[in-house]
Amino acid sequence: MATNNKSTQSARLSGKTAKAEKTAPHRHNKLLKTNAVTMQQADASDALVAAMPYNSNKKLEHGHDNAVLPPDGITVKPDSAALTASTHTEQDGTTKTGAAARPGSNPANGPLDRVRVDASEQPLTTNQGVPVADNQNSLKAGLRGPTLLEDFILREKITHFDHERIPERVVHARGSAAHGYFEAYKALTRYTRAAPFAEKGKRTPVFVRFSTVAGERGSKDTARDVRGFAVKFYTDEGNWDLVGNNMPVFFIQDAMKFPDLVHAVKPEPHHGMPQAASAHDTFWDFVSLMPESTHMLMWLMSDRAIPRSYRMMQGFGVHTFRLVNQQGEAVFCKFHWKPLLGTHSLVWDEAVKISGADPDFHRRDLWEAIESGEFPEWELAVQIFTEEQAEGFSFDVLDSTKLIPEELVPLTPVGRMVLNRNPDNFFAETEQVAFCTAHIIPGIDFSNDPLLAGRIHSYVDTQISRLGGPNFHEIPINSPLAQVQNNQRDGMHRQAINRGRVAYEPNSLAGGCPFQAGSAGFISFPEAVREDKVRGKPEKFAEHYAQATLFYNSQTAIEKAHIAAAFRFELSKVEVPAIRQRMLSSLVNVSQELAAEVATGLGMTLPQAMPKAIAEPPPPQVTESPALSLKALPGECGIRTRQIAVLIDNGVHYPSLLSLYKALTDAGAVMHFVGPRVGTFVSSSNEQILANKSMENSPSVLFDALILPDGNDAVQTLAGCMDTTDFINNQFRHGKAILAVGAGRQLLKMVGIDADSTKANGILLADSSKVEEIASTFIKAVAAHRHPSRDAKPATT
Ligand code: HEM
Repeated sequence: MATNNKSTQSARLSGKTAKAEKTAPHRHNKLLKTNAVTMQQADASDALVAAMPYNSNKKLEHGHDNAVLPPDGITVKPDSAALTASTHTEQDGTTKTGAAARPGSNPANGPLDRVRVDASEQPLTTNQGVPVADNQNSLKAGLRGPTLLEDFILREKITHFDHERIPERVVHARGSAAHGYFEAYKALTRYTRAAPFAEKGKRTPVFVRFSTVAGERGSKDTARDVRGFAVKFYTDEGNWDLVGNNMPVFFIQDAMKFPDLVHAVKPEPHHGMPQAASAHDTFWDFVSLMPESTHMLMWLMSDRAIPRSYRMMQGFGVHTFRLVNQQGEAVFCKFHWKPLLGTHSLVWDEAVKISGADPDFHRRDLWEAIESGEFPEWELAVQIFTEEQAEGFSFDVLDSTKLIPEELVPLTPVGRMVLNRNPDNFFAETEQVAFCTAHIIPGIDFSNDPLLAGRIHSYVDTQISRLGGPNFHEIPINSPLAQVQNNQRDGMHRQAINRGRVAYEPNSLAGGCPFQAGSAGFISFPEAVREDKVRGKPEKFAEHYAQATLFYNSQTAIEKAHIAAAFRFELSKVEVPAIRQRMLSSLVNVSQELAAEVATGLGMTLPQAMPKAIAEPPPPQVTESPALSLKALPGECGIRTRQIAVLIDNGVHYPSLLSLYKALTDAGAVMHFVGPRVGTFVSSSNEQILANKSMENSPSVLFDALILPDGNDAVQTLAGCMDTTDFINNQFRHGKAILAVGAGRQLLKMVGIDADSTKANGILLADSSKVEEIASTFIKAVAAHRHPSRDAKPATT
């Protein structure tokens, strides 16, 4: 027995398990490229493999170059001093944090390169750096005896595990993020001294987190909700956070109401339901009693609240900010992000089904696009206006429930943002990043928006508890590239080892360092304040409906129908009739047409309009603004990154498939062969085709378009499969482009789709010999995103 024990032990110690496992470096592109046997390559030989989600060698065609900031591939080994200490203190007593803290480090590499760790070829150690001999077995008194308390290795491992979770964000808990850069189109020095706009072509590293608001960290991506759009600029003069949303207005006007709003929308406190949904009594009770939320409700009930992708939605700073130039002159400003891929949304039935098929739909979409080199891009535009102009508007620019129509103040493009690197570690970066509206830099300043004022306090306050103390600015993702040097000391989780005895100013013992920067530093815009101290709101804040009406009237017919359907769905989930009634009476003030449609959908009669807070509001300057429709931004990238499903089975016609595959991948689409199961299928001419997806693991809602290829045998087998019917029906119902080739037409017939009917927009038919001719028409049909004439009525939009 004893001999056996020893031999088992020595086998363990000399065997593979005693060594650190050699893990391949984190280089997904490499892996993807290896897997990516393209159709052309496979043509001559055997398997047709389309395992790769994107054609990674393709780049967007509108002029990206390869220069990435930060460049990938820079990895700090664990033995580097930089691994643990990203902050140190100079002889003069000043603290340096970030890249600047390390001699020889190159800030151009990006904010995180100083701490990116690659553990390949390194032995496993404890947190004290002690090499671990056996990572499989706890220490026992005999093989079948009790585990010993002495086992410091087991205890350290379990203790760390026990404390791995931190509180989730109180709102915006679920999110996904990426690194990239912002590049200025031109110097904006006339208006601002902000570092990112200092000169044409200047690049500033950014980290961007997209999120839903109401759901918990593990909730679905496709909930009907506002999306967060938070950008951290690591500028030469410190971090600037533009913490925005994908809608340009907000529910409330004053921070005083934020906790009420969030309590109302979150799961109801007695039973913890519903998750990630506004369709319940407490939310509609609150908003129906708060007419100021009506404009935002129009956005929330619109398709904006169910985006197709984070890469296909706008972002807005929401509040009015100030730009301040070197001379101290200020203008007001609103920030807009416009996606190059266009603004596109899901339809509700699709969003609901996706949440079951892939709750990570948006996270996966963003990750895969960046991994494959399809870097999402947005243009930053500003609306610049003066205080005098603002006084003439029919609304107050300090009211976050109002937007400034582009007809009143046009958008000026000032730069572009490209996201070109996924985080290395979700927790370290995406979870620990701490955005804050208080993070502004010289050249940017606040306005007196009372909602913004509350936010300036709230973010840092919540992060002190979420991230465990006042030193979370030292967490690598949060630490600026600019030097940090001040006399702040100590506190929970302090990383900096401050040297010297001076931690105060003025001092003589450290030569008076660090000095305040004077006019080179941040100076608040010296706005004159002469009013009484009051709790209240300015007159124009009392008008709640004009812009809700403006939004509704600016939508296309189909968008209006979707808004009505969303109100109908949400209010149908409300159990207290008085709440429905109250909300309807508020909608009457927005649009009689909308209110009537919703009332009919709920089986109610139209109530009287809710009394308005202001009897004779100033007439709005703009009554229709086409830019408020999703259709206003079709995008410039055609079908790049669009996911196209091809249903296959044994006997599929190979040459026509190959031809389509080439045409569509050349246009940038991502092709997926979807079978009744995954694995290899054989074409009618004996080529092998690998289905990397099945109808079971990837239902049709995950794709933008569908091809039903030719091949009698394949079609016959597919026709016998119930999943095929669901697959095609959902594609049809959701208005997506469908191309049926040769015998593939029978599948359309089988599910009762008449390709010649007027409802058949975006449904194309072709013979196998003609697929090359139809390819460009199909590309246009996919680029149209959706063919809404197929929208079913009334309950299924
Ligand atoms: C008084 C009003 C508001 C308050 C008090 C407030 C408060 C908060 C808090 C406490 C968080 C969690 C922060 C964290 O744990 O790191 C948060 C996240 C966030 N808020 Fe607000 N918020 C307000 C309004 C808004 C508005 C108007 C917007 C959009 C313009 C917005 C956008 C965001 C975003 C994007 C995040 C997520 C940031 C991230 O990705 O980490 N919030 N908010």
